[in-house]
Amino acid sequence: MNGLKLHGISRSFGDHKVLQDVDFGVRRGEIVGFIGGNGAGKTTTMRLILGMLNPTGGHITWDGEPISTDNRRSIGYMPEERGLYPQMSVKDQIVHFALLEGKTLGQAKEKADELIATLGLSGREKTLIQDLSLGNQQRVQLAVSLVGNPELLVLDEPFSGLDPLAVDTMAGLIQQQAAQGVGILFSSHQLELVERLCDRVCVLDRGRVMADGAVSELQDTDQTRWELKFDRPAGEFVAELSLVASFHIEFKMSNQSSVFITVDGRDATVPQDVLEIAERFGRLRSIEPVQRSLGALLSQDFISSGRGITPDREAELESAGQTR
Ligand SMILES: Nc1ncnc2c1ncn2[C@@H]1O[C@H](COP(=O)(O)OP(=O)(O)OP(=O)(O)O)[C@@H](O)[C@H]1O
Repeated sequence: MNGLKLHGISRSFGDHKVLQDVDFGVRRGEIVGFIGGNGAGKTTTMRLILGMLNPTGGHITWDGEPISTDNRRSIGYMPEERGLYPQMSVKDQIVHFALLEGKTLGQAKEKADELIATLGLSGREKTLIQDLSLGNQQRVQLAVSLVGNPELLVLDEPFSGLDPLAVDTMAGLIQQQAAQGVGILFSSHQLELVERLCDRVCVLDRGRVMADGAVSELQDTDQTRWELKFDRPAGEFVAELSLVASFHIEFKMSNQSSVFITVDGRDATVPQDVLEIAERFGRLRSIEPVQRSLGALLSQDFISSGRGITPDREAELESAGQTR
């Protein structure tokens, strides 16, 4: 496989097994989303990729060969704990990191000018980092990770704290890099963003890869999900339905008037008894199949493996717009 590949990576700190048998890869030009709860091991994985930590087990390859120090020089990294100097100007900051990459002063200045233009920071060359908005600070942070013309970008929560406009800008910059053949691995807790941007997603759950694949592959399940929308709160409908529902029907209530029902089978229809109750309940506005969002899929996986994202949590995800 071209690009980066982790093979059975494990890492412990003392007795604490933080990563266990982690396998996944990032090809050139591919955007891979790295998701998982707090403490799942995302940052640790990134540090292992960068060579800042050594694995307890397993190995990492680059274009099929064991990863070398030279290969690692072609990885741009945006750490979670941002590493900018508040009292340095934008241009000096980028020049500083370009010098650390081994460029001459002339080359470093040239690179800084190029990145300032590419990342939309023109006019802010002399602004101090501490005087920039968070969105612009993140742009500088991205610029810094790009000074070495990386073949792979490893970005630890590049979207955290950004407003929607800044998120769009950062997303555009990441897509631009991928279009130029740079592989991207980024972690995020914003699932709808991961879904929108990524070619592939790797889901880490307490140090193990729970899912890895294209979003469409993860969505390709043997179940059909329906949304029944009513003109009024559907609490009574859910209560009545729960009396007749057979085990393979699952319902989630969100925003009071929508009920989601999951039925086994790819081309399944809404069961007749559900329709009868809906008719009796009245004011059914629509019945539509819905594609599962990443958020719903993950909560589903958690439910089916008995690890307890509750229907309440699902409702939270739904109302936060993480399901369609
Ligand atoms: N140097 C260390 N020594 C001991 N434990 C560590 C060390 N680094 C990380 N850990 C532990 O490893 C686990 C995974 O941490 P990590 O930062 O990789 O998770 P994460 O998925 O990035 O979490 P978050 O989403 O909160 O950033 C945590 O329990 C953390 O306390």
